[in-house]
Amino acid sequence: MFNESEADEKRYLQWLLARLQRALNRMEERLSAASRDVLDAKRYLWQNAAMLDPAERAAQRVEVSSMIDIGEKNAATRDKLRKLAQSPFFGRVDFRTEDRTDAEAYYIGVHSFADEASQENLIYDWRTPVASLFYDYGVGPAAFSAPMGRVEGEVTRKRQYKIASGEMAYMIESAITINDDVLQKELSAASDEKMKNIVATIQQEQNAIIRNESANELLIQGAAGSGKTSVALHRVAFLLYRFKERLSSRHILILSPNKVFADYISNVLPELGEEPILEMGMDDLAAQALAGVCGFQRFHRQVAELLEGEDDALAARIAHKASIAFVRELDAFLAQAEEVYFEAKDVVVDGVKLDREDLIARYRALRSMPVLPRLDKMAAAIAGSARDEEGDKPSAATSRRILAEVRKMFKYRDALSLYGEFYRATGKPGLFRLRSGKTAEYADAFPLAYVKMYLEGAEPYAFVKHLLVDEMQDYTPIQYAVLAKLFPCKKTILGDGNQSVNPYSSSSLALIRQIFPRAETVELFKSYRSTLEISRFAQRLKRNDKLIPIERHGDEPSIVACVDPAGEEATIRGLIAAFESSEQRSLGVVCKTQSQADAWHARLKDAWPEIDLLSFDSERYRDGICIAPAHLAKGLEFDMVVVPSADARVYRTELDKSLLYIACTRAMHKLTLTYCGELTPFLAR
Ligand SMILES: Nc1ncnc2c1ncn2[C@@H]1O[C@H](COP(=O)(O)OP(=O)(O)OP(=O)(O)O)[C@@H](O)[C@H]1O
Repeated sequence: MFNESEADEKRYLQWLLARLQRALNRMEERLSAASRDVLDAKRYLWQNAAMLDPAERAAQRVEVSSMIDIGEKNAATRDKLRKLAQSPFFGRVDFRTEDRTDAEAYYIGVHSFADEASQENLIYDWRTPVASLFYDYGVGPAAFSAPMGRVEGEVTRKRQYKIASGEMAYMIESAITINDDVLQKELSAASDEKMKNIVATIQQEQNAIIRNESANELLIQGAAGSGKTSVALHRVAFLLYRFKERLSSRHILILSPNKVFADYISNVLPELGEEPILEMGMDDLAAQALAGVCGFQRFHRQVAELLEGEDDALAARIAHKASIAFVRELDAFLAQAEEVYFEAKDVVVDGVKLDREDLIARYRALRSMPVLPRLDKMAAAIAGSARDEEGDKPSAATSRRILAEVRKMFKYRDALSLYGEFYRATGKPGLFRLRSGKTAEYADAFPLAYVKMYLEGAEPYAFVKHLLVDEMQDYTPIQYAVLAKLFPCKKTILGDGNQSVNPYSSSSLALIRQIFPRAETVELFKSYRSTLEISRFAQRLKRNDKLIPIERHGDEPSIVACVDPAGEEATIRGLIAAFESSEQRSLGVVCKTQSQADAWHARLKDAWPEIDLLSFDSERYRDGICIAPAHLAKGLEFDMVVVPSADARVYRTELDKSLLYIACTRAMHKLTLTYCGELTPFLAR
């Protein structure tokens, strides 16, 4: 058997490392030769510019730019080789096809590597078809899908390795899919500043999502810490590999909840050897869609208003606009608006007769067009075919006047006034309010964008071939209706109904399924982030009977009763000091609101000036000590979490409960809650 013992494996590792080093040296040489060539070519161009004719200069420039392209590709290969030289592989699967008597060993790594001389594949990229055996099967009958069809056979051996800095830390023989010991080791490590890749321990159910090629829309509902975001990013890496001829990172967009989250996840794809993908927030999208219509309140302001005020009317306005029924009502209104607000008239413009019946016929014939461009097209057609008594076409001024007359025949020329009419016509004028400075409430931003698209037409983001939507529960049906128009591409949509930051407008998987009836849906029940004790504790806040916490143990979360605010501050200072003398790398002080986070920051920053206070304007996530409101901590994780003010005054509504759940589920290893007065009823036994 090939590389039978651990000693054989270690020898093989050294042999492989030597090959990698050789390839790396060659690549470095090639790169420095190429950079010399580029410099020489540029110098030549510069020194001989006067003597070269334009065609020669252009040819020389093309040559330089193609040399640079090749250089960039080689630099990317060098980076991959450098990574492999640290850790060439993490898995091995021996597979015997049905027609063979002996098995072949496949070593699985973050990238593929072939011996330059023999072209023999020594390491297989985790995304290759054969590597799926490693994630999907234990020892026994197995199969994988290859470009030439399904390959049946038997896995005869499986091994997992931890190799760091070229040294094999351990090797585990495992008969099952991914050995729990390896997963445990990965999960008990202290957090990193950025989200890390999970290629060595992808679970079977996660692999199925990553490698799903069939879904046009894939909806992933998963408990807190079930790996949704990690899986979605690995899925992107897989799709980029699988469809490399037609898909590049420039074609993929992620709609992320905020910039801190975008920064936190930004390393995963580069770690997997791919370029970062484009990122955008829903607010950015709304700003683009509403350009020229009106300003609008940002999402985090809506969250703050709901948390800090007791405005039932605001809650009612938000709730009304968060249902499927609202989208249907708006659709029905817009469908009839087309007829109701179009009033064709007989008019004569500078001698050109516009005939009512003819206008109606033209208007209806162009039904597939949005209303405003339709009117413009009608006017252009009328002006184009009109002739005066001398047989001359109308002048430009007359054409403009015809256009103005035709445009007047539709009563509403802008989204804001037509949207206002929607509320008047449906008898609910109180549900739409503009704030001062012509600013729409956040709940109106996407309905307004929808109405604008109805009037003017949508301009889809044609370059996007795959859209990733994280935190799907925070978006309403009307937002999805806008997304469907702007992104007619494949989509991966993920989230957790239990982690809503706005109970008046949160969307469950069932609701989103109604918007994308043909979507494939998957649910993830296993939670990897937190210890069993923390996961169980969080279940007191949001019960999920299907949740399977990972069997990883740690301290029981503690709830510390403090006599007064000064006592609570002293407790938190003690927890921070304990964190500093521990092995842990990140501590999150997660508060309910931004103003509480600001207040704690003000109280602690003298002693710990390096504390990072997260606000909606923050752009970066750093490890160390971080104070954040729960809605910004969503998606992040910390080795230790402290939740201050867990009292009955602060955490009392359903929304507060969601935020407390989010706060607690950010903890990987240790969780402490502090309070004065009466404990929140959500945690009282
Ligand atoms: N197969 C796996 N192997 C190792 N670690 C994993 C695996 N799956 C998930 N994790 C780890 O679990 C943690 C949670 O993952 P992730 O943030 O992707 O989950 P999530 O479902 O998006 O969480 P949330 O919704 O609570 O923000 C991360 O530290 C991630 O690295």
